[in-house]
Amino acid sequence: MTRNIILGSRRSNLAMTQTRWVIQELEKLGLPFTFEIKEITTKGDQILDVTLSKVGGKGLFVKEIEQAMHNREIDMAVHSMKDVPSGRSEGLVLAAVPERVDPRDAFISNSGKTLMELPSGSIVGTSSLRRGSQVLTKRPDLEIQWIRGNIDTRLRKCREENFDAIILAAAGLERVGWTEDIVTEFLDPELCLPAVGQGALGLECREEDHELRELLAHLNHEYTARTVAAERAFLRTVEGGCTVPIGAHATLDEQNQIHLTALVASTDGKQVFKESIIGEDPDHIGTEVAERILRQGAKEVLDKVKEDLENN
Ligand SMILES: NCc1[nH]cc(CCC(=O)O)c1CC(=O)O
Repeated sequence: MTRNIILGSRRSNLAMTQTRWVIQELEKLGLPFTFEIKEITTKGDQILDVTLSKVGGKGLFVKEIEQAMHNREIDMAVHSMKDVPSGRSEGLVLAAVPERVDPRDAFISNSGKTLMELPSGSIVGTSSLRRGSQVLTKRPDLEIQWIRGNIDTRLRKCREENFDAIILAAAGLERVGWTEDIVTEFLDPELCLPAVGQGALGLECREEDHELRELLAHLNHEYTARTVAAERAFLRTVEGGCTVPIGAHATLDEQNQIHLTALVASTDGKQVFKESIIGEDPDHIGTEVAERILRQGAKEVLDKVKEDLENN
């Protein structure tokens, strides 16, 4: 018996490309499954004209898709890990985290100048508080302007509107096949710490669907799963969501030790709380680094950002 698996996907080029990639990898296994994509429109796709963090709530891109899984309209979904809230959804599981691609942010300027070379007063477009904050820490003389839309739209706006540069996730560009042509500079994590889970995918399905979980487990990448788990434990503990400047990045060394660096900052980039930690257990080090950062004074900054968002 061949089972047909229905994957829910947002309509964007990136979401469809990621979903098709997963289907391709699953087909390579040569097991008795067929695959079908069902398009789903999410709130994050409909609201294009305001700062993402303002329309807010967690998991703007994920909620409708999870509902469709509960309703059995679809069997599974391919998420960008960085869009998946750090608290888990009842009845659903992240069955696999495939190998991460480039986690860095990509800086694209019209003049070809790097972030540190841009003339004073230049306008940098981003929809991310995390990117804006970290740019301002290094270059308080630049101006951040909000830019929204999917990758294609943002690239077009950068050329046609009043932006000197924009910052996008390298992973998104890589997946749609454009990285080489357009990136001015890949921002080192030292300069701009990526979002939690950036560059990684998460394959989600119903908890009770053991057959599908077993299939998806073939695509799990242990290195990625462990490092992303540490980043997400940090995020869960600071209760960040996507509404505050928060970043984290983890790697594994040869001894299988996780190296995690995490950051909380103020929106203007003037206050930065950053810590690194090394350890074995992802949950433990993620929680520990979060507690250290909160003790440093990040708690006040987080509360302030949340308060500002509510008043605006
Ligand atoms: N917030 C939107 C989003 N979610 C995932 C990616 C692509 C990169 C990834 O998989 O981490 C992007 C675009 C971007 O941030 O430029």
